Amino acid sequence: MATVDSLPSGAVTPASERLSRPLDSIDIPHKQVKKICCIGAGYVGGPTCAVIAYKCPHITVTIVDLNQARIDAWNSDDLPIYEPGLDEVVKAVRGKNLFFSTDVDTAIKEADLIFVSVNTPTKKSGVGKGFAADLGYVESATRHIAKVAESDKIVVEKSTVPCRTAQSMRKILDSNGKPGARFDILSNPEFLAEGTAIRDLFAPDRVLIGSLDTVNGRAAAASLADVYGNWVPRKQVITMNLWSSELSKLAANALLAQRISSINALSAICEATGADVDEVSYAVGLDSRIGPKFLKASVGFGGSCFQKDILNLVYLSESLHLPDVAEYWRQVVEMNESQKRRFTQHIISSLFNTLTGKRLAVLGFAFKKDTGDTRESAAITLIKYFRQEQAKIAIYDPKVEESQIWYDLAEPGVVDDVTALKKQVTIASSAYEAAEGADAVVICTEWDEFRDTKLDYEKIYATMNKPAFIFDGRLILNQKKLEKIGFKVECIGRSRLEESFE
Ligand SMILES: NC(=O)c1ccc[n+]([C@@H]2O[C@H](COP(=O)([O-])OP(=O)(O)OC[C@H]3O[C@@H](n4cnc5c(N)ncnc54)[C@H](O)[C@@H]3O)[C@@H](O)[C@H]2O)c1
Ligand SMILES: O=c1ccn([C@@H]2O[C@H](COP(=O)(O)OP(=O)(O)O[C@H]3O[C@H](CO)[C@@H](O)[C@H](O)[C@H]3O)[C@@H](O)[C@H]2O)c(=O)[nH]1
Repeated sequence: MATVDSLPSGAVTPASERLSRPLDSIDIPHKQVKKICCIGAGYVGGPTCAVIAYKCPHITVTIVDLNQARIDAWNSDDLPIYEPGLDEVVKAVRGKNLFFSTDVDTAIKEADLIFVSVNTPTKKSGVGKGFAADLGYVESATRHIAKVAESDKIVVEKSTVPCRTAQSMRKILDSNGKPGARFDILSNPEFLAEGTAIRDLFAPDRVLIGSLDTVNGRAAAASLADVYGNWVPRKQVITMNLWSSELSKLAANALLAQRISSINALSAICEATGADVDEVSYAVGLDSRIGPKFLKASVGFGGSCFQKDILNLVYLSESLHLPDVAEYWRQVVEMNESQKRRFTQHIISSLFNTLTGKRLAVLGFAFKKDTGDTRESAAITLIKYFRQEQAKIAIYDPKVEESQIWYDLAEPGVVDDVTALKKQVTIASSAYEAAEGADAVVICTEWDEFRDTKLDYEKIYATMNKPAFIFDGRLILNQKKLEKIGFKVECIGRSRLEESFE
């Protein structure tokens, strides 16, 4: 009789054994990296290479950027990005083996290994507009390397790029490089999430290195694997072919975003039926095949990556004449937009079908907690909708700069839009100030300080118009506790239907 142990399980062969490139393929003679240059001092280049410098005191790391203000900020006490733990890492090694500079030429010339960590935004015009990645910055950084490099370099794609970008980089380097300088290209996508970047970089789930399966390609991969080997266990450094590595990055983001859109789609069903989306997430997440992460319903995912990378995948699928595949992934983004519209509609109907002249306190402007980054933040879209309904909006976010909020809300190219904006929108210096005289509080970002254990909601209630509404777009509040104070509380994925049968 078959015992449980003898029954076939889902995963037959360990993943590492199924890889076409065994892990020991990087155990071949290779160069030790002594100097690293990182082109692009942004959200990825800055933290990633600061951590490399911190973990590898024997390697000199220079992070370069064309943006003088950004480099000045990296060299100051007020770093250009907010990320828990980043200050400590940078201050421990800056000036020792970590340098920030605008002297791109010297950093390229001196480095053995160069990370290309520049932005790859969605194209705003031309072929593929609104979908394809704009590879202009990658190309310009690659041409810069070709122009100034005088010796062999390992060039590493750190930016998120469409599949086969390494091939274009190779062509540019080979046709423009100086004689005697050989280039090996690697793909090494970054999986850090903002707000937890330092934690993610200190203990990554995996490090992916894609290379050509040639002696030089494998040797270059081994050199980079050694860098990570200073703190990442060897079995978590995965090597594979270049194209798999490039596509894995887009695939990971698409699958993560798909989970959020799936739970958000279910949140709409919950609201209509009396089911509670947090309970549903918990129940399904206990299935070990599904797992509990990335199942938090919300007002919609934001951030610079998810939408951009899925649209990139949509474009790639269309270019490969796979319209059904393109449509499948497009729906993940469409569901995200629909969630924001649905949330707004719910606010309008709860506030007696008009927002005209009403004051809404928007708590949170960043796309998630623990970051000052606002790129594709759901708050931006919601505020746009509230403005169309003629509401007055007071915004409070603990980390986003005021100038960034005006920048994000102003219509690009519309002269004096900020003046019009300022008639409708104010920026508050605390949640209490934002809520004063408001008809509703709208939670857009899940900052811990907005929780009912941190904010004094009785004080907030006392200063608001009645009935005082709270719309929890992040499911961070204790609904019953706030209802006891007197609030009308509306949460994503939770209906006001009675629990009992009728
Ligand atoms: N932000 C994230 O959390 C994250 C995570 C993983 C991957 N990524 C990917 O990493 C890449 C970089 O993202 P980011 O958020 O750091 O972007 P970013 O806009 O914050 O930083 C990019 C930097 O590159 C600089 N730059 C552009 N062209 C240059 C050139 N030719 N020479 C020197 N500097 C140049 C820009 O001035 C800018 O400071 C993107 O492809 C992104 O998709 C981002
Ligand atoms: O259950 C969840 C999890 C996240 N979010 C939202 O999804 C967005 C993205 O969050 P997160 O993925 O944590 O942050 P990012 O910094 O955008 O990181 C993603 O994008 C990066 C850039 O490519 C990748 O490197 C990371 O692995 C990937 O998680 C944010 O608006 C979150 O509030 C939810 O709504 N529900």
